[in-house]
Amino acid sequence: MSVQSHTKRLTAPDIARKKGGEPVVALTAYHAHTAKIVDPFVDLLLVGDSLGMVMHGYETTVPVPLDLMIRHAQAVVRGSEKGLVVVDMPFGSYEESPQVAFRNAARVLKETGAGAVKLEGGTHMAETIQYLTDRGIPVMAHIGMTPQSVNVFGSFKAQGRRRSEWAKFEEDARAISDAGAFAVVVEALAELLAARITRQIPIPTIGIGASAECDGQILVLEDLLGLSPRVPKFVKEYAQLGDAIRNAVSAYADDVRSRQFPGDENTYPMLDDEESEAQPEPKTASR
Ligand SMILES: Nc1nc(=O)c2c([nH]1)NC[C@@H]1CN(c3ccc(C(=O)N[C@@H](CCC(=O)O)C(=O)O)cc3)CN21
Ligand SMILES: CC(C)C(=O)C(=O)O
Ligand SMILES: [Mg+2]
Repeated sequence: MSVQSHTKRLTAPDIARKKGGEPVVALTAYHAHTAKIVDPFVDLLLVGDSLGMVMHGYETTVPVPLDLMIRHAQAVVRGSEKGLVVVDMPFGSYEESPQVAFRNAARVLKETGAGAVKLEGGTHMAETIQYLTDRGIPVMAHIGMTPQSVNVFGSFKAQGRRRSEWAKFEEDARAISDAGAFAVVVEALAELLAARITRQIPIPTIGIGASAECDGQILVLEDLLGLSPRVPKFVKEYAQLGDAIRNAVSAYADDVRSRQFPGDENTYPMLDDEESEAQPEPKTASR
């Protein structure tokens, strides 16, 4: 257990300063109650667009609307006090132009109180990252396997496992770093490539399926809790909450059916002075 002491919320520059130091600990959070539980242990809470898949049953992150991200981000900000809250810009909300990206990212910061946004893409998003950063919006980049491009990639699969693919990802890392991103998520990249990128850029690399060579790690909370029906190879399940929920709900259903629940301890009796007069109607009484 390592609860971090704190006085105020971490900022994007606080995260940037952790480059090369003790690893940055990050997790996704989609709600107030989980944010509150997670917050003491992490540096950064990501309101990821994976919430579309995890919470809302979409097959990919592509359909997620900006308004849904904002609703969840408001809850996470209310539930947390120490971690930097970063919000994923969903597919379609930033790619068109730096101006559209600014308008939507400004909405996110104004309406949620989050401290930064994250967007997917390398060289082709550098201009937008610079535009937002210059205008007061801290940007976390996201390179490697970028789930919003699943329709281009064809599936969610690891990248950079052949040396011939390295140059493209190294250019992406350099471009987003030069453009002013304060950190970068590096997703599903071969270990050797993640290590090279981490050495080559001056901002923290936050890995997901990108080895222990990164400056920090992030996972989807529900995945590490054992709540996701299928998890990628890079997930370690630290609990089996899916099993715990099944057991609890099954016991509840049995208790209701056998009238074991609610018991006397869950029931309101009449007040003492009324007890003697209290005559319940028989269960079969007709009206
Ligand atoms: N719950 C959850 N956890 C995640 O980590 C996550 C999401 N959702 N949604 C957005 C993206 C999608 N992610 C994924 C999803 C699946 C694989 C996966 O299973 N990959 C396999 C097979 C890929 C293939 O079809 O070839 C692999 O071995 O890489 C990886 C990353 C990571 N992100
Ligand atoms: C997995 C993380 C990096 C993410 O982008 C998400 O949860 O949407
Ligand atoms: Mg995402």
